[in-house]
Amino acid sequence: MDKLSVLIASDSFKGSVSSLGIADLLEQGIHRVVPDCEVRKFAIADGGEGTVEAIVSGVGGEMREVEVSGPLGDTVCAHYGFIGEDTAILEMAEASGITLIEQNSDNALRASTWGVGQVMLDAIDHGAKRIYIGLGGSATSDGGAGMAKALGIRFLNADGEDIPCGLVGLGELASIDCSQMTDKLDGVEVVALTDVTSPLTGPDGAVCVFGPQKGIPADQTTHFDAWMARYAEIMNATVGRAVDAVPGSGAAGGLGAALVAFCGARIQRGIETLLDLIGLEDAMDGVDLVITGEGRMDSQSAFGKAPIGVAKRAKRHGIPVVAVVGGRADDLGTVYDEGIDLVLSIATGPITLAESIAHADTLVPIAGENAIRALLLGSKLRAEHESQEASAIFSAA
Ligand SMILES: Nc1ncnc2c1ncn2[C@@H]1O[C@H](COP(=O)(O)OP(=O)(O)OP(=O)(O)O)[C@@H](O)[C@H]1O
Ligand SMILES: O=C(O)[C@H](O)CO
Repeated sequence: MDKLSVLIASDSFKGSVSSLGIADLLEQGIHRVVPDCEVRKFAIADGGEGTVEAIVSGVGGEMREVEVSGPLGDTVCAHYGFIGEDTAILEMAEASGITLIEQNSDNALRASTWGVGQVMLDAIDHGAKRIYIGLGGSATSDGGAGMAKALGIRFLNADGEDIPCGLVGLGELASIDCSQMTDKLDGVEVVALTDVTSPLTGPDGAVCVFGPQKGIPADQTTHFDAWMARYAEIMNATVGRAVDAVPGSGAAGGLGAALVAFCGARIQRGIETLLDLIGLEDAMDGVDLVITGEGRMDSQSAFGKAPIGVAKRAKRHGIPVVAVVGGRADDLGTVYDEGIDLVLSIATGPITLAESIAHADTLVPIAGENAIRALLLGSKLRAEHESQEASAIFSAA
């Protein structure tokens, strides 16, 4: 048999192991079973945390860092990348991410995307003519107003005064003044890479669906969604377009909407664009097995999340796909329908989430062993089946 080749492209296990960390651990397990197996490892992400690292490590590029305003106004150091001379890769979570502040209702209402605008300006000052910006994993629900403020746009109350930062300010918004917007964005293409297709407002929108994870009390989401709806109405009227209805406008607390409205951004599915940029499909040439994964897989995973994006591309090449996951729902029918052949949970026995996270270094390699054993088992069964067919043909002749 030719040397086996496995491609690993797993999303991170959020709060536990990074995307490349999972790939390294799976590789250890694979080599315990097949020491000379060729392993091709890729970092992936869906637009949220890890997007810059995945693209810059996959394509080759340079990292930069810049000090900007964090979600609550204190200074944070945001990392972003350049691939080529004029293409910057940003991740909004670097400036305004959920991991940067404590989740409570006060913080959720005050958190602003101002720092995201500052990172964009820094990228332009360093030559960016195209900006890919990953949206997801945000602490914010300001509809991207903070980002727009950093670009010079003014958000005013009925008395013509600037409103406060954060969702809290949108409650008193009366008008938006774009007359002093910087001209630095002229001729700059902005592409927003979203982790969700949510609209800006309503029961499926930024506040109702993602507000509670940021600290907005679940029983107050409808109240604050009405503020976002008001913002949407004024924003639409200002730019002459129904921005709030664009799929993905609700990503990253509504930053998607502001990028479309004020920066002319195109919204694309993060995982699909990332896989195109890193050329994952080309790397699948000659591969016997693709391993993907995520922290927890459920029926929602079928709706365009990272492992499904990987699986769909593997299927175009007829390659079997195993997903290694920290936890899973019982019913994964939709996931199997989308191209994943086998889901392996890393748990080896009754275990709490905390134990699973603490022992990921041991458990993930075991799942790697199991994945490669599943491939070997499949090959063995196929060989036996083929030899039975051959002997049936032989005896019939
Ligand atoms: N080592 C681990 N063992 C078991 N479960 C884990 C482990 N690490 C993470 N998880 C589970 O995965 C969940 C996070 O899911 P996941 O990594 O798929 O991210 P997500 O929040 O769904 O974001 P995304 O939309 O990017 O997939 C955690 O809340 C936890 O339940
Ligand atoms: O940041 C958020 O609000 C979620 O990740 C959806 O984009």
